[in-house]
Amino acid sequence: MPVAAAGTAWRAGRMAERLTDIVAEFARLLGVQLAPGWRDRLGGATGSDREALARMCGDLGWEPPQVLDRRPRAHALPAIVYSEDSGWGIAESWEGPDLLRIRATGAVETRPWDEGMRFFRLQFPDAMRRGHERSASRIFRDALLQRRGAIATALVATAVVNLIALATSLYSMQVYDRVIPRAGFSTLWVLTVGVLFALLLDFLLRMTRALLMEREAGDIDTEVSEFFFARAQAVRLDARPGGVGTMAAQMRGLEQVRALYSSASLFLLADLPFALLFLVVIYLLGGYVVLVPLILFPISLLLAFFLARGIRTATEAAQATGNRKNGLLVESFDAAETVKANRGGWYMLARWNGLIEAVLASEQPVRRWSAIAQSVFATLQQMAYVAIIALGAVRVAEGDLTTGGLVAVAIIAGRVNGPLIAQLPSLIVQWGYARSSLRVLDGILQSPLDHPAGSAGLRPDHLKPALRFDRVDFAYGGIKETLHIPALEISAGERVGLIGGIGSGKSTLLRMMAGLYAPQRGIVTLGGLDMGQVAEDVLRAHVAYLPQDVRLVNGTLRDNLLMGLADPGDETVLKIAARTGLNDLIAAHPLGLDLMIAEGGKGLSGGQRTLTGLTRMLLAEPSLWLLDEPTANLDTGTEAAVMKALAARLSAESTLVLVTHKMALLSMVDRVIVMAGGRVLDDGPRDEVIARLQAQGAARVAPSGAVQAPRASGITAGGITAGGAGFRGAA
Ligand SMILES: Nc1ncnc2c1ncn2[C@@H]1O[C@H](COP(=O)(O)OP(=O)(O)OP(=O)(O)O)[C@@H](O)[C@H]1O
Repeated sequence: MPVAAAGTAWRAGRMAERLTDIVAEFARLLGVQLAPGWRDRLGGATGSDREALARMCGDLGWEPPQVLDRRPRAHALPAIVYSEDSGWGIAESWEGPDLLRIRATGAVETRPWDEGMRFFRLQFPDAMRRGHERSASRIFRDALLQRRGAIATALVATAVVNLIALATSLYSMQVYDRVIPRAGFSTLWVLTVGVLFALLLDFLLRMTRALLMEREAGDIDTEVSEFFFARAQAVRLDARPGGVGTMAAQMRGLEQVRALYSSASLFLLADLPFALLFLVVIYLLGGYVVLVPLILFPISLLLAFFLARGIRTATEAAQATGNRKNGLLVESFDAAETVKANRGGWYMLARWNGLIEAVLASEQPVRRWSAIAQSVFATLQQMAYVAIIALGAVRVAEGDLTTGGLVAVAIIAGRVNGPLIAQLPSLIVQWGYARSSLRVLDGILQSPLDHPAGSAGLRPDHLKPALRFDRVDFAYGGIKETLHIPALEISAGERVGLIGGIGSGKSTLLRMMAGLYAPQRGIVTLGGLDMGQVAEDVLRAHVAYLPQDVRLVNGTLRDNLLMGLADPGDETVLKIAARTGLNDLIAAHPLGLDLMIAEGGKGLSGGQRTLTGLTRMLLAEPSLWLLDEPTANLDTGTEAAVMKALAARLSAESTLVLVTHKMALLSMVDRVIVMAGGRVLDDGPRDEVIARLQAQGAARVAPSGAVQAPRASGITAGGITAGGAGFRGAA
């Protein structure tokens, strides 16, 4: 980050124009992720005057900016700053008694504090703010109700459209009754021009209504999908449904709900009250002819009700199998390497075909029901037409109705029956799918979160990196006990190695220490506080976890390195990367830190991914470092460099817990915990534990130089030698 000379960069105009950039940078500094496309919601330019920030927050629907003291205290920074002569910027910190470090897009400068400066803090929106609501339909309903104005406009348009329909039917009546018998062409022209004008209005209203609802539906989409995405991300890892693909497919339910509320057939509901008005008009014109639509109308509604009931279970089954099908699709692409290498294509194809058949089988009843309904409704419609003409003919013959009146009645009756009956089946099917999607989305809402929705979480001033497990039990999916830890304490500043055989529970224990899994029984505390209650951002600022298999996400290497961190500037990133060895990758690529990582984190080798994770961890500088086999993918030279960098970055108070199968890494720790079958088998100073393991009699040095703990008595099949794997390394 270039440091500009005072006053050159932070000038009115250049910086002030870019208030949105400053807000984006402020969010980045605080590690807040703003909703994608938030700038688009601003519409026009925000301006650069003193009220611009408040206006921007208002336009975005954010809380108004909080005005800080004229001379904010050190802990209140960073803050957004405004001054009449210099415009907007970010006051990062105090550099001296009267000197501020101010950042604006792309440059940092030091500048003396003055009386005219105003400091603001932003309350960024929390995508989860609706977390207290427990039903998806309520969330959609509320989003719709927030747009009462637009809905009212659409309803008014609907009313006028319906009245225009009435006008066209009366036009026919006038033509038959007055124009044709008297050859009154001047009347015909007047009527025709009038009705054409009405039809033009009808066209404009329908178009406005459709565009208006489409725009509102788009807004609801952005808002509701942001909420559900944030919510799905916050679901605790151990509470997620089995397949990643299935969960992704469940989120697609949002589209089905959206298809319903933005579909044209929804206007049918708005048309329903007008059906009553039309019945009154039919009665006034045709007397008892009204009996036909009057009888048909409830029959149609009754049929619609039975159709809705008939397809309910079928749509649910179709939805569930459809989700599994999409899940398989995601899985087959994600695991393409394994599938190809093992010639698993046929296996996947067989599963795919099976699921397609299941989807077809479950969709068949829905299709059958809606086909039957459509035919029944079409026949009903035609029968109604015939009945109206027949009854109307009797009335005409009796002299109670004119021919024009009969034509008008037939048109108006068609208006009641036609679109309503023709579109009702498809609306019901759409509703069936939307309802089962809502139920699936309800499932996501009811899944436990990392932190209870709506709770702000504890925000202690200081969080000691000391862990305590008290009578902790954990089982994946609540089925088979995976961990049983009656008591375990790790004090601040300790360096602990976690060893044990394959599947002994080391990674599970480490994830629990990271607060990613919550115990089903017992409590895990960090710095004396229940981990589940510490605010997410506070927890993540203190605890860093490096998984066994580091996955990257689509974005640049820089994005991946700085995800969730305040940007310390490229210089610092490169300095830390030089310590882990990641700089070789950065230097070798023409794009450097802007190297693009493909979707699914593809594009880097396993070792490079680990180095990226390690570099990110060093940049984060947490107080609790949790590493799961951090050097498993590294060569010995890089391993030594990484260990050195790690040791140099660990402060005296920070705690390290290291899962490893390698003896070399144990030189970094003072204490060793041996896991077996989900329990702590041994725990104590490193050398003593290793000596005890060896003293158990059968420890042997494998020809490769690997140290293997014995399959000694007391060590179960799930113990440290399970499957022949102990901890090994260049001891
Ligand atoms: N996501 C999961 N769902 C269900 N069971 C799981 C899951 N992850 C792990 N397990 C099971 O929990 C047990 C402990 O697994 P864990 O990954 O903690 O072992 P580990 O000691 O880290 O093994 P390794 O040395 O192979 O990494 C194993 O029996 C494993 O099969």
